[in-house]
Amino acid sequence: MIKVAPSILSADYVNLEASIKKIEHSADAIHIDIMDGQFVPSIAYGPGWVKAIRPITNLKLDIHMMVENPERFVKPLADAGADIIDVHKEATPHIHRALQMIHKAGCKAGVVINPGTSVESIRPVLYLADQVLVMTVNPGFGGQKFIPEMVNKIQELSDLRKKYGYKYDIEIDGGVNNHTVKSAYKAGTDVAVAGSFVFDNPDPAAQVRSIKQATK
Ligand SMILES: O=C(CO)[C@H](O)[C@H](O)COP(=O)(O)O
Repeated sequence: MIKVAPSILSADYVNLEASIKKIEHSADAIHIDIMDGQFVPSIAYGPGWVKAIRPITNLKLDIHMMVENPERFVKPLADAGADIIDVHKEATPHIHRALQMIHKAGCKAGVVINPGTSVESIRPVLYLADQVLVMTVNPGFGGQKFIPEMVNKIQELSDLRKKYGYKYDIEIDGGVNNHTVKSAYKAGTDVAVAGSFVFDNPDPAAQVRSIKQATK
């Protein structure tokens, strides 16, 4: 069964703790999007939020940095209590060093690729990655439509993992619901991030369970 990491980009910001409590017993991690208004047009969250969220839940905190020069935030995020830090291949010319920095800071390291970026381009760093996040929408906003063509990349990553014995989890993010998750899961996805499908519903926990149920 797939693991689910609800994205709090779609949660109730004024009652964030209540939103998190609603999914605490059905989810496997919390996905926190950090946006700088440069790498993507929106602005969201930051290390201060991660620090505030850390003591209110035992769930792992999976931090998706959508920022230019992500190296700047590795240490602040690790100090704030991040478990996994994901950096975009497109956001730095030094993706290898960024992943090394994350490990040095004591966190698991994720590499992220946009829909327009190939798996081939991250081949040299796959041996370092604890997670590969395949964007199934263009990053920056919740509520977009899943791009089915991205399933080929999941399959490619899954094949490479088998062939070379890599240890990374494959995560998807964008447009995930209890239908779109099916083909992605079959191709090898381990973790599904879902924002609007989970939180734009009066029963977020049931929404998380329905994603899991769809992959049983
Ligand atoms: O990184 C993201 C957008 O860039 C998100 O995690 C976003 O919250 C996904 O939302 P949805 O599930 O509604 O597509």
